[in-house]
Amino acid sequence: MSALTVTGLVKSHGRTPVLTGVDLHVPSGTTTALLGPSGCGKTTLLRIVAGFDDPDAGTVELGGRVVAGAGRGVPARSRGIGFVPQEGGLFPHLSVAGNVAFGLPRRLRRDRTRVAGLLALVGLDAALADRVPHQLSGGQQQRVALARALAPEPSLVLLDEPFSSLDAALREDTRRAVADALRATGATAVLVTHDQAEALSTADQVAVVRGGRLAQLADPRTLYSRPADLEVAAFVGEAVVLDGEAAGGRVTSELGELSLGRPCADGPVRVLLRPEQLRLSGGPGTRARVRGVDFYGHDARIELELPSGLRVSARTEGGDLPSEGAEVTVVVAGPAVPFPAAAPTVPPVATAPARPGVPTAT
Ligand SMILES: Nc1ncnc2c1ncn2[C@@H]1O[C@H](COP(=O)(O)OP(=O)(O)OP(=O)(O)O)[C@@H](O)[C@H]1O
Repeated sequence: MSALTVTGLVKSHGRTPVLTGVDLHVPSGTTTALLGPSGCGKTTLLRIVAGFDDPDAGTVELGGRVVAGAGRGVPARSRGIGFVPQEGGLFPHLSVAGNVAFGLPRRLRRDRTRVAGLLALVGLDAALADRVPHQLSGGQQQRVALARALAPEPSLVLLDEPFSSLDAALREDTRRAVADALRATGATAVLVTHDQAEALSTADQVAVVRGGRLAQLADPRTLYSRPADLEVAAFVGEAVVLDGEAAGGRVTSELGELSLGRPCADGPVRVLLRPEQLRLSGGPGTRARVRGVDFYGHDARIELELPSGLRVSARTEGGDLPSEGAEVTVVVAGPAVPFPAAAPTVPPVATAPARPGVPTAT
């Protein structure tokens, strides 16, 4: 497996600039998620790396070799890249074994053990080997597509929204099987997604694409707890943003005096908290009115109105929930992350159901 390095990549479609200078390094044997809203250029970037499209400027290096840009253009078929498209793209007339074997060198195509090994790698029973794709679930088809992509031991695997056509239950199982298989083979992989939870739970690092370039490239925990700006913060999880006054490493805000997760100059600031940091307490704290309760089973999201009228979210276990209209008190656990007082406000919150252990996207 090889490292991927993209430098200064620029691409327009017609007169519309799509990529305006992307720099990205994917270390060998790791998975990077490209995360961004629809139309931000994720697929365009993936297609240039794959060799299906040429950049207008910049370079793509695979294992230290320039494969695109700087006057070089190694054809897609010679790049040694495995590709898993949105809906598998399996050959409908070939069996599962036939599809997987298609990825193997010709002399190994009749090797049933090799095919069985690849099916096991993606968590599929060898008994499925003789079925044709339409006899498989969507999740099984995606696993076969990955087995086929991994068969020739590619230098890089590209996955373009591979779980987007799956329903929630299949999606989580398939996501985990794919992540395990990529890890087990030491694959270098790039996964395109617009699902924040999927990016955070699958990848070693997440590249947030915005305005044709990377807004931030970081490991999932850093991205969530120390986003580069409030827009990234709101994109990778629900954000509670408060104005405050910093002094001596603490900030005074509507939710009381908070500790700060990183140093900042004294004076006006805007701080970020996550909803799971807001705890409803029966005791002292900031008074708030419950304006909504979304119950998800494993947890719940409580919409609170603070005395100033500001609405914020708290995320709490689904057990003992307050009712709408109730008055509660709120305390904050853990530090707030400071941003400049003039930092743009976060776009309106749209909630999605949380997944266990994974922050909810807004
Ligand atoms: N062949 C093309 N010709 C003209 N415009 C294109 C072409 N392909 C993509 N675009 C435009 O380029 C922009 C980026 O598209 P791209 O498919 O890379 O985005 P994306 O982030 O992958 O979106 P999605 O998440 O919806 O798949 C979009 O505005 C799209 O309409």
